[in-house]
Amino acid sequence: MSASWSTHQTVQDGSAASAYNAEAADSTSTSTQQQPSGASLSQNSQQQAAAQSVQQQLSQLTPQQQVQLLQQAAAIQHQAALLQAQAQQQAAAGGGQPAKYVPPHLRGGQAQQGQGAAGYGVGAQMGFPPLGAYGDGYAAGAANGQVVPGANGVMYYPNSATQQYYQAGGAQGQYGGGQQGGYQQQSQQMYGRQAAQTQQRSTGGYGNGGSDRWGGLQSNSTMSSGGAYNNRGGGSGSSYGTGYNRGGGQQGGYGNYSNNTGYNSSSGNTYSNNSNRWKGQGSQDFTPEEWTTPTPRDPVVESQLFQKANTGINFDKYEDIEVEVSGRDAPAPIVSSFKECDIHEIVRSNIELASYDRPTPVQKNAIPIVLAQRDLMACAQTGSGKTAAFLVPILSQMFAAGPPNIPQGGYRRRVQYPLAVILAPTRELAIQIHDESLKFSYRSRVRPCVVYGGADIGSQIRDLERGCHMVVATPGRLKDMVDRGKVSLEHVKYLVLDEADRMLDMGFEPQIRELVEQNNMPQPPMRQTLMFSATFPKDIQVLAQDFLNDYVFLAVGKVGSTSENITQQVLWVPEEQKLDYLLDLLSTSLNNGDKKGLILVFVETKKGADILNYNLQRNRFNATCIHGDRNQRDREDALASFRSGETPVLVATAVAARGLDIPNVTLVINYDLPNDIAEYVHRIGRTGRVGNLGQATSFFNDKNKNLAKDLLTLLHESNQEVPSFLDAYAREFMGGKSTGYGGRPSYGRGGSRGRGSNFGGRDYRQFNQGGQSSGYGGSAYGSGASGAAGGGYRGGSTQSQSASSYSNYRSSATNGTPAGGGSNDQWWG
Ligand SMILES: Nc1ncnc2c1ncn2[C@@H]1O[C@H](COP(=O)(O)OP(=O)(O)OP(=O)(O)O)[C@@H](O)[C@H]1O
Repeated sequence: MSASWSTHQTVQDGSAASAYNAEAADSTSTSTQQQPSGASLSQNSQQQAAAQSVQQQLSQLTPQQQVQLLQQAAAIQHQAALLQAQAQQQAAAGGGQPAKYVPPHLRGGQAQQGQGAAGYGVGAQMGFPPLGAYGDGYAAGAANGQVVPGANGVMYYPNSATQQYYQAGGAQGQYGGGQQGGYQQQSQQMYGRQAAQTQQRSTGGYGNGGSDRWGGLQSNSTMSSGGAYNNRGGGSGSSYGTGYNRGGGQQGGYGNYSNNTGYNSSSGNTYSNNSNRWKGQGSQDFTPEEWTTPTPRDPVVESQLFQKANTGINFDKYEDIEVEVSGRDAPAPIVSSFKECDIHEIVRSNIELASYDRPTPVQKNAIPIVLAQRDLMACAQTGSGKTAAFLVPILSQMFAAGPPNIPQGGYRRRVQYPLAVILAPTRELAIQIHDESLKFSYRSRVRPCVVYGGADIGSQIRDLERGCHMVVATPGRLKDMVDRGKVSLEHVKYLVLDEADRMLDMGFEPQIRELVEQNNMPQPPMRQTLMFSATFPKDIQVLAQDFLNDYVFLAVGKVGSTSENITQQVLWVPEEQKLDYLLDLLSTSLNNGDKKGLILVFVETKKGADILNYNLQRNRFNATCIHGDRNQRDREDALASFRSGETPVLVATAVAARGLDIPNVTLVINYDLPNDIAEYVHRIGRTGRVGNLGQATSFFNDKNKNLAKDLLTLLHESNQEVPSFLDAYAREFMGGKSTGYGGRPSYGRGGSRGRGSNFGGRDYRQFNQGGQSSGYGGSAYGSGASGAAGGGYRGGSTQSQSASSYSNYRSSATNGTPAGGGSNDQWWG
């Protein structure tokens, strides 16, 4: 409790910002911020006197006048906050103390969504105030907040010295939260009362935040409520989670004062299921009944979490995609509806809220497999719903199983024991998966967290400490959390590698191995391991064996293939003419009547991205860029402005190639083609998602000839036009042998699926064991078996796998026959 008090005093004497910074820099330093100096006390009494005088003047106004005045004050306050934010940014840019980057979901509000709503906390102090997005209730606390005793939770007054406006809230609360109260009459009483409650409960009053360091820090992640100083803590934290089950106020805050739905709602993505934290830090604080029963609905949170599904005209065509399943006793798929399988009611209602009318093929097949507690290697085309294919069954099982029995107490209370770990190769993808997990865990006690590099680790730790049952992470940052003793992997039941082939390639494999094999993570069969990607090279499949146990292999469509919803075009463009071509292409595409969409331009290098971005801007294109040398804040800003359409052109390196789900990307341009065909597949997969149509245009020249053969095969595979130069390059690459495609211009859409048997079976185990045909034998697809590219990987297909060992089935209409001999060591497996 003393920490709380000292925090407030620090704020009072006008040093909130520095105090905050100190806290942000070192999570153990708050207690050193001690009682106010004599000077600050006298300052304080002067200010209080001033406040009283203002209060008297206010009380002489009519309620209407008061409201008007308060609205004006709020507007000025808002402006002041923005100015302060800009100043902070400039200071950071000017080489001063760099502002810490705090992930959006851990800031005081969900500003990027434009819903900062009431109570945006001092997120600004975190050094990254998203401009223009503060909600109405932005508390002046961002500044050196002097807070005065509040009358009715509705008082602001200007501090001429700082040009900041402060507010009081709370009838009794010296530090009333009440920013909202500030000018929303409707809510002022509510918040005011909260403040009062707080005041009574914890000496620190307001913010509770401070009453316990831990409690105080919540705020960031939840919602600021609190007003003024909060972000650091304060009220916010409190406010928010308070919502449901905060138990005893032990962590500071509002204690049992619930019904703060107003607050809760304002939190954007970090919303209510956080509330479980308030009951205590561990899952065991819930009874099984509490854990499995949906918490109350919150319309505002719902509106923030769930948007209308973005399915396109070809969504129904997913039904025609061939599906291959192999592995012992693979569970049967869902036929048509999510209702067919045993999904927990909390998840089921969230699926409805997400307007997922019916499952996609990967969901139909993967969900029963995961529910049957089998390990899984799943390969399905980009944009076909793989994320929900693992989140839905994992969360469903977590809800059904009830709270885990994890011993906690003493130091262990601060260690988190997630039941599910989801690893992703990029920060932005981790963020996106976390957002999805919030959707499907809405109205539950399960609390997903996300940790990733490039962001302030202190705020991530504090967020974790609020409770974490599922962690979405990039491997390096998770390892860091484990090494710091913040996360233990001892109780992990579900391990997901999203973009698994990337996670297991040379870049990440050592880290993954370390996390999975050297950190007490349960080993199979105690742990269920799931791997998802659109591409699965054979060597990666082999490597994956180390992590999987008796797994089912699922391939929806052809492993590593692209969706036919994406029209692919390969143009021969000499290096020096690329920019001109691009400018033409962009002009045409961006002026394409009402078909305006977002355009993603991929380049190979970070420097190349900066240069191209600069060139586009010079040519008056509204562009931005994302790559690994930009700081995390800039990366996320770039992505946000692209998503919103503010900058409809995004120049990107591979960092944006995988997983990102951005509606309305209508064109992907490979300004520089990648060296690896899998990378190509993922890049172009940013368009043509969930049944929508998309276009991918690639500039090809001499530099790309190593890609020619794989690209040619892929284009044939996806029934795309094949330019004749590509066949020539492919032949050259193959030492003059025929490619098997003969430079034919096209296979025509919807026509025969002619392709070389290069795309024979997929599950490498069958290849190795000469297993039974899975139905993907090359000859099923027409031509090419005789071509040089021929040779399905299912070499010795004559030996059948015993039926009991492999229950292969295909849901496609096409029956394959085993491919001819030959090995396939290609990326598609
Ligand atoms: N059953 C469904 N009905 C409607 N929309 C869905 C369904 N399942 C998923 N979606 C939506 O489809 C989009 C793509 O899903 P997701 O990002 O999971 O694809 P993915 O297969 O993981 O793609 P990638 O390979 O690029 O990572 C998301 O916007 C998601 O909300």
